Amino acid sequence: MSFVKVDHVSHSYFSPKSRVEALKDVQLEINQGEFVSFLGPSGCGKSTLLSIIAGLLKPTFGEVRVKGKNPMKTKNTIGYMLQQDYLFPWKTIRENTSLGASLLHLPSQETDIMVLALLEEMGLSKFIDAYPHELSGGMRQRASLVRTLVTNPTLLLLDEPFSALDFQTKLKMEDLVLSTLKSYDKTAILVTHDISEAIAMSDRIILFSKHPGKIHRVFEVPKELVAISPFEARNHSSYPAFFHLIWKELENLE
Ligand SMILES: Nc1ncnc2c1ncn2[C@@H]1O[C@H](COP(=O)(O)OP(=O)(O)OP(=O)(O)O)[C@@H](O)[C@H]1O
Repeated sequence: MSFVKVDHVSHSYFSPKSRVEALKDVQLEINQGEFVSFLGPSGCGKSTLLSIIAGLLKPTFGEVRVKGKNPMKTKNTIGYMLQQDYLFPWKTIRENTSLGASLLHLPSQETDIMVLALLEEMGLSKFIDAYPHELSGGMRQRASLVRTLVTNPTLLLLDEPFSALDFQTKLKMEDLVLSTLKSYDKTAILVTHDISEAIAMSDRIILFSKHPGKIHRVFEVPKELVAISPFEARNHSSYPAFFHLIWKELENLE
């Protein structure tokens, strides 16, 4: 059984005067532990599909299953990582990173142990009693990843989480996030406009076209690129040709 199953999903937005066909007959299966990227021109329905998978939006047609269940009707915890970190400025890093777990009523002792371990892993243990404004953008993103992982999410949805970071921090975050997710065997979907990021992080890249939004092409990332870190992947000899292939395809869709 696939971990995420998107079965003939179509979605339209209606207004009194118009109808926007955001997604048309999307079919997709994602396996446990897989890292998949959604890539495509602006308005091709990537965010709409992410909201449907998260159970926040009911598709006009078709259905989605996450671990065999309708995401709107189950308590699958979905972890989000977004462009903004949404840390509360008046709470310390310890309080911020424990928050999701306490809202889900997870046992506080186990949460404390996991928060400490993950903050250590993210190089943030010295900042446990600091407030978000005392941290850099990359550090705040790492703290928000800890807050997400502490809830032990079934599935992680990453919606352009690195786009506000400077280039060097972004590359470091890609390495850290991917190695952390792989070590916890997490399944993740990344929405991005950045071809290099999609190649560096994913097992598979789903390229969408727009009007209506549908899957245009699926790229398996070459094995030799999947086996190494995102930073190393960008410097591998297979990288330029694969980048070029996707670039050409995307250029025709814009
Ligand atoms: N709430 C809404 N009401 C009406 N139309 C919407 C709504 N949300 C999205 N759309 C339309 O649906 C289409 C798909 O939008 P969506 O945001 O899913 O695309 P996207 O690929 O995530 O875009 P971007 O890369 O710019 O974030 C677009 O044409 C958009 O204008």
